[in-house]
Amino acid sequence: MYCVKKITEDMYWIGASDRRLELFENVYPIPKGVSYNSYVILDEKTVLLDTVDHSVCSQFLENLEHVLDGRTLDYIIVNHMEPDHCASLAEVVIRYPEVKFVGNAKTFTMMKQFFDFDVDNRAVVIKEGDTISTGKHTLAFAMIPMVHWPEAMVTYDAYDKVLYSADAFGTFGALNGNIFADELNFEAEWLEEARRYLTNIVGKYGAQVQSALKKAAALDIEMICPLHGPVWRENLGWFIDKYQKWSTYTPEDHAVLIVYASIYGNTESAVNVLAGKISDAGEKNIAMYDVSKTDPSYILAEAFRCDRIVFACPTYNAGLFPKMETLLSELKAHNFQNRKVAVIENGTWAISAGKQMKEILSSMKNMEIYDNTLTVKSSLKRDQMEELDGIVEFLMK
Ligand SMILES: Cc1cc2nc3c(=O)[nH]c(=O)nc-3n(C[C@H](O)[C@H](O)[C@H](O)COP(=O)(O)O)c2cc1C
Repeated sequence: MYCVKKITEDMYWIGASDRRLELFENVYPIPKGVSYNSYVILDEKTVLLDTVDHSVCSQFLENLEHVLDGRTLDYIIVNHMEPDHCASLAEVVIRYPEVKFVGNAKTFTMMKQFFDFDVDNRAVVIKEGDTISTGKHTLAFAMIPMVHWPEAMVTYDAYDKVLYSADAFGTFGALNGNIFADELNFEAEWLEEARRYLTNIVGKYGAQVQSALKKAAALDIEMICPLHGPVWRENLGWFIDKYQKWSTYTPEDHAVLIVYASIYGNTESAVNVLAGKISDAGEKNIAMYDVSKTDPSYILAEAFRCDRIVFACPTYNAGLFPKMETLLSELKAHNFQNRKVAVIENGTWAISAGKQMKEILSSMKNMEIYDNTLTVKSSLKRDQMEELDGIVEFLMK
């Protein structure tokens, strides 16, 4: 059965959600699922904006057929060539062979790489600032390279004042009936997943997100239609402000994040004592994660949220405990910067974890690193309380 949502007078959401998939991009856990959004404008010409992942293709095709109601499909605007949005293109071409694709030069290079159907005879190649008219709607295109693929672009509909934003302003999470963000308790129930989506998938490209936001600021936008998650028609500024912070590596919260690895529990015990002391010093916002238990994508998103971080790790075969090493290299790969950090190391015979963590942290931009690494020799001792107090003072000042 078709399952669509009317968004404006002549524009429909025809996407679908996947609640079965374990790992998005085969790497990020998505316990709340994910939606693949696709939109149709019914004007003098009919326009499809992006398609969906293969996993929800049959639902999408049923939706498309229902909304077109016997009309043919004139255009497909391909804002993003990543397969979670374009995998269903071939199925659409089979059903609507006369359709024209609208995209930029890079879109079509990629389309030919992914598909074997005839691209050239269907391609309408546009560039920055070009428009197409579909009747009463005029659609304008702006390139947003590396948000988060080189060919990515957005489409602005001046008639409805809608920005079709590709992966920008997307979030993990299946759509459960409500299509608009203002119908949800977004801050309590969705923000964490929106942050995890943006920081992990696009986080490396802060400068490119900033360029995209500058372009968006020049437009009169009343609605944002992303390719994942709910549609925004209220409180756009609040969500755009989150993007400002994430893309400039500015912490969202005055909060302490404690991330630790521990094999036998002694490093964990030391950070528990530290956390209690941080609390005694008046801190109300403390988050703590065991790198062996929590997927790095969650911890990375928390690192983007918090302004102060403690990393604690045992030495492991003369290196770092592997899951801590993974987390730190993920942070580095995501261009993580601008934080206040302290380091706790542990080891039983040749302790080097602190030096190695600091090497990675000091290669990131604008990190204020506490000089005095706390060295735990197998287990924390009473005479080390002052050293812990030193970390607390550094974090709280
Ligand atoms: C596989 C393995 C390799 C280790 N390699 C080192 C090492 O190279 N140098 C060292 O000082 N300790 C090493 N250790 C010991 C731990 O770092 C040490 O016992 C530490 O106190 C463990 O902290 P935890 O109680 O939080 O797990 C190793 C332990 C394991 C299991």
